[in-house]
Amino acid sequence: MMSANSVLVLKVGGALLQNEAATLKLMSAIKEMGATGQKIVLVHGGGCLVDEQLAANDKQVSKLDGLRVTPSDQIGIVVGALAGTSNKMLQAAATKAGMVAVGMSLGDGNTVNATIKDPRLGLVGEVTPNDASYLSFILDQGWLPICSSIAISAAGDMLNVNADQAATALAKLVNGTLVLLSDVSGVWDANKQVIKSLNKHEIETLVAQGVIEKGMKVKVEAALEVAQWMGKPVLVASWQDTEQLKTLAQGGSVGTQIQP
Ligand SMILES: Nc1ncnc2c1ncn2[C@@H]1O[C@H](COP(=O)(O)OP(=O)(O)O)[C@@H](O)[C@H]1O
Ligand SMILES: CC(=O)N[C@@H](CCC(=O)OP(=O)(O)O)C(=O)O
Repeated sequence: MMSANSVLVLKVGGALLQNEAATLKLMSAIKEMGATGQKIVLVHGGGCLVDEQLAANDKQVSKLDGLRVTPSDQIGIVVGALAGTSNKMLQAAATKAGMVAVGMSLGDGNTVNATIKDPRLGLVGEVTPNDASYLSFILDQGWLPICSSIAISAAGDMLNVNADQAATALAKLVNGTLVLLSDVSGVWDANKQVIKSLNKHEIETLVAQGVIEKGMKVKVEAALEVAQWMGKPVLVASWQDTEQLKTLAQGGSVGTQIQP
């Protein structure tokens, strides 16, 4: 499914960061893909690290429809966990795997436009693609951009963006192929069997039935939006599954295909 010269936008969920072996495996798969000339943008979450840091600071965790409510007294902790610890852990793993990595955030280089999504969510951002110059520069050097989902609004607010939605904006920006890697092998049906392919109607039905919920609902809806925008499928697969990574590295299709 990967078209020639298309940039691969690979998003990994935060649970990866709690698994050193899986992180190293992912980095070697990325290195293998890069060696064939494939340009890759790595986007990451870190929701579990944010949870840990909020708890350590006696802050309450609250989510609305899969998105973290982020009051102003929590944004510093969120930024530290995502743009700091998570981003640098991945940069360190990429460096260890022998790649040149640039740790960045959505807020860098005019890459996206960011606004407050919904006042009920506090400092949560909605982002749209803006300027690909910075990413293109990094990719043209043969380096690996590793992007956290912290954005900055025109008014100068630091904003917490769901990382699947961050990956969506970057995939649109570079007209890339989007792959969302999570801790599950794909989207499950009611019997927890991975569904090979899903279209808009099937997604709406499964969401209405409560079979697709929480973080997966956000993910699948982000994937559908990009699939429709680009007229090509988006993959939801696992970073845990070495076979899936191998197939992916060879340009194959794995997990669940979200159809336009
Ligand atoms: N139908 C479904 N198929 C797969 N996972 C689902 C489904 N519904 C809810 N989930 C949950 O969504 C989680 C993945 O979303 P999330 O935790 O946000 O991932 P990530 O941090 O990788 O972005 C899975 O671990 C699972 O618990
Ligand atoms: C607004 C919002 O929900 N932001 C997310 C950003 C991190 C994220 O999305 O991490 P995963 O990919 O690991 O889930 C959060 O604070 O958890």
